[in-house]
Amino acid sequence: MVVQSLVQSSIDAQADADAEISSPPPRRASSRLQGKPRLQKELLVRRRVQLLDEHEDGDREGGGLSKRANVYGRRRSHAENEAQGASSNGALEGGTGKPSDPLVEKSDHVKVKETLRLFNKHYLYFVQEEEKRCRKVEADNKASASSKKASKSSKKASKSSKNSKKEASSPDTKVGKAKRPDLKALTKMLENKEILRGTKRIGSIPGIDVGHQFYSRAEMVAVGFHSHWLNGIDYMGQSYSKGEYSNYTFPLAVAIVISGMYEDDLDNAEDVVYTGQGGHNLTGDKRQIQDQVLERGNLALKVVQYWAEKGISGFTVFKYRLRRADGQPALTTNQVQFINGRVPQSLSEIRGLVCEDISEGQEDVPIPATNLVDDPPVAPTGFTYCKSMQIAQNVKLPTDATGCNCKGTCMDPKTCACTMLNGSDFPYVQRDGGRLIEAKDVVFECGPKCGCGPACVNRTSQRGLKYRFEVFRTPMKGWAVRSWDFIPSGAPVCEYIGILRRTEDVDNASENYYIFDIDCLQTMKGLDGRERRSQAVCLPAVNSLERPDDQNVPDFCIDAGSTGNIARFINHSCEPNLFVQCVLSSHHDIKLARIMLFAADNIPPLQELTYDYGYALDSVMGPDGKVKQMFCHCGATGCRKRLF
Ligand SMILES: C[S@@+](CC[C@H](N)C(=O)[O-])C[C@H]1O[C@@H](n2cnc3c(N)ncnc32)[C@H](O)[C@@H]1O
Repeated sequence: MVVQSLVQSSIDAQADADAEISSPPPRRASSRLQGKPRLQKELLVRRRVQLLDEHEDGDREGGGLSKRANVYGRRRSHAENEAQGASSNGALEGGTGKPSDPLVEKSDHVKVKETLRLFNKHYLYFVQEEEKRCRKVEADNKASASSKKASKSSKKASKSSKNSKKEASSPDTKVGKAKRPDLKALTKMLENKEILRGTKRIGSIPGIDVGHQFYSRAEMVAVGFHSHWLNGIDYMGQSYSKGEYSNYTFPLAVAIVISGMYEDDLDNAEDVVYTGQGGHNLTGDKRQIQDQVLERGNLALKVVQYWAEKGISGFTVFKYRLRRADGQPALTTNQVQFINGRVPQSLSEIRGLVCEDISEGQEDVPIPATNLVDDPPVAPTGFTYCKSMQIAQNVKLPTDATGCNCKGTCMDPKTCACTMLNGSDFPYVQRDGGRLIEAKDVVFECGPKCGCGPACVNRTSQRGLKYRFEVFRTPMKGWAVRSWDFIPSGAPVCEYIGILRRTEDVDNASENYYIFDIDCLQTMKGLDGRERRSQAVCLPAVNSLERPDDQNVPDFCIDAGSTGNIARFINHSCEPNLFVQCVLSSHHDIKLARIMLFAADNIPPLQELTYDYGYALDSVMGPDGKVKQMFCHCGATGCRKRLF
């Protein structure tokens, strides 16, 4: 369900170029410009580590800089951004990537975002619980069916069959019985006091703008927009201290939901005719089955006009005419249209089309490119699209891992060898074609030597692109990527594809904006100030691969400069909607892990897809040895103003 909220503030797309930011010594970053010899970089890295040690000593002595005032500038790992996993340790500061600091007030937008991510994380855990329960019921039913056959000839078998049958039909194990993970997630958040705004208020909610799209009622409850997961009208008691009503408390609406459930609603965006609450068939066909009564929420609306009438199904319904207050920002009509499924039906409907499919048929879903910025409009050029990784001649891939012995699809986390490496459970849920529950140091997927097939849930990131992507031209950032489809949080978006190279081979290359360092090991070890993720994975290969003098510098990178896939067009944002996840599938060498981008949020159609490039400020040097700067045009409220 999608809800279009009532107010939206405009986004300031321009970064302030004059921002004064302290300058740490240069070093490499994940997705970075080249131009500095490796040796020089390593020396700088060591110096920086030395400085950090001195800094920490200073802290311990009580006379040093506080963590917040770290003048050396933390190197933000691309992998540490505001992904679900990160928020579990108290969440990250608004877009800065620093650990949460009680002294720094987070922006309202960041609080909303973090709360929604937390909700989605809880939600996916409960989805997993529910999926397990269903699998168990299925297995029990199968066992019951086969024992029923056998029971004809054995009394003992018959007894056991009865028992399993009893279990399968008990209320808790019935497949059909709904156990709503969204409501469980809400209960969990209530218990943990994680609901964002528990008290009702009249007026707009800070951090929620016009155009904000919720994907469930439960999400609205989580951020305190609406306090009930079922009722359309949320209201509070308002009492008057003076006058003839001084002894009364009146219901006053604080939020309403137009969800398309009421057959008598009329939503023209600017002018809404809203049907009161009550009397419709919640569990069946959702039609009106009873007269509505003028009570509770139906008494609470402050409206332009209201009246009672016989609705489509012949029952009395109350109607309320609501009009948008003057001075509000325009509704984002395009998004509403796409939500309603009015995506282009043919190529001729795509405005500014400059290329029908940049993948030239390689991807299952074509990727059109549009350009409404340049005159004359040009198409993206200067690269060759490639959907699978190319390996440089001097890079040798490790041998395939042994894998698991499961058949068909891996079902039991206690017996699947790959899943055991992920800690105690599958990293993914089956729902929506596979969603990652939370960001991890590394995800172990099934690989070529495993007994399972392509439909296995533990191969979620290996299935290629599944959304309808568009590459589009922006005025300030070159090309960018968006999806015409809704992308649920935790869904795999794409892999970063290019040429797998040794980093030393690209160090002296001319400027290349498309290089991605494979720095999973550095992130896992929390090196250089990186946030650490959920540690519940086992990584036998790490220790043997470590070289203590060089541990900050990734050995391999993916160069998508001349050859790459859609990921090369995804821009940076200081408040991104994707996160980077290292994945190991065919082998278990973390230094050569696959780099996957996953949805950090529920992403509405047409929202630009972005991830945090993870540069430390002043970490990039030009060929002249001078620190290079690039201004950020991500437009996020908490924009750091510079990419590097
Ligand atoms: C990996 S490419 C992304 C695709 C690129 N926009 C293009 O046209 O091919 C990285 C480059 O995009 C631009 N870019 C990405 N994010 C940006 C941002 N937030 N602000 C400004 N430029 C950005 C910078 O030029 C950066 O070096």
